Amino acid sequence: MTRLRLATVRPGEPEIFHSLQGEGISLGRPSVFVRLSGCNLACHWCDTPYTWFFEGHAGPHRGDRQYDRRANSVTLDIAEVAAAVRQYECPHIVFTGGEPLLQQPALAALCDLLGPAYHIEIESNGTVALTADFAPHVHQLNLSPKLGHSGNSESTRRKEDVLAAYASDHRAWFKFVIADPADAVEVAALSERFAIPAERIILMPEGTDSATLRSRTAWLAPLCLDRGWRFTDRLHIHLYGDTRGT
Ligand SMILES: Nc1nc2[nH]cc(C(=O)O)c2c(=O)[nH]1
Ligand code: SF4
Ligand SMILES: [Mg+2]
Repeated sequence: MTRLRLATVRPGEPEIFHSLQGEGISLGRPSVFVRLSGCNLACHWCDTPYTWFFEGHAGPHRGDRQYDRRANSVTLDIAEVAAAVRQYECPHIVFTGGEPLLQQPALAALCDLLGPAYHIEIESNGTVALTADFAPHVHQLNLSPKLGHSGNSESTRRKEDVLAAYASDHRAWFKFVIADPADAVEVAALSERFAIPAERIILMPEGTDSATLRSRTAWLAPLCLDRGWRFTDRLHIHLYGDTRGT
């Protein structure tokens, strides 16, 4: 039995859902999302704190509420996950979290079970290297390396070797969460240090409501145009708000 720890939409109900990819290079693509529980970072603005900010966790997180682990995570056998994924008859899968690459052995086994017909996309914070078992299953990596404003120490959010390897991986896109125009200075330094092509850099406004996204887009869009970077909105927030399972 190989098992995966998943986030929940409601207690006991795994967060596996069908939606349009709301962010990044595949924005608008119908996909099945599988949200895994657990993260190795603690971003104070994280929009999915229920995947890691459990009782007893030191945080920090901007919300003061910690989450009950039993109500907000569920462990399933990969056969159950595969059945839930298959019901949507959709060939694109997005593994997200949390940090999904913390559970690569089970993800590799799940992909073996699902077979080769699926396009596999990963949302990751870019601190965890792909393992030899899982790497061949992955078609696209949406990496979101965290900047200073995330509140994580530099040593936890920046793994030099890992990021360097991803920088030369043709499957990798670099999606930076931006809250302030000054964050772009850090992006420029990273792109230079790791030789990330401008074409692979995507800036996304931080925000979990349409009004915040729109007001940040007003200065972020021209900034992207000026630097030669891509811009991405957060489509699912405009469509559904900050809601689990969407
Ligand atoms: N529709 C939709 N698109 C997404 N792209 C990345 C997501 C994430 O939470 O990682 C996400 C999500 O939660 N929903
Ligand atoms: S890396 Fe992602 S899931 Fe983890 S705390 Fe930061 S924003 Fe949340
Ligand atoms: Mg999200």
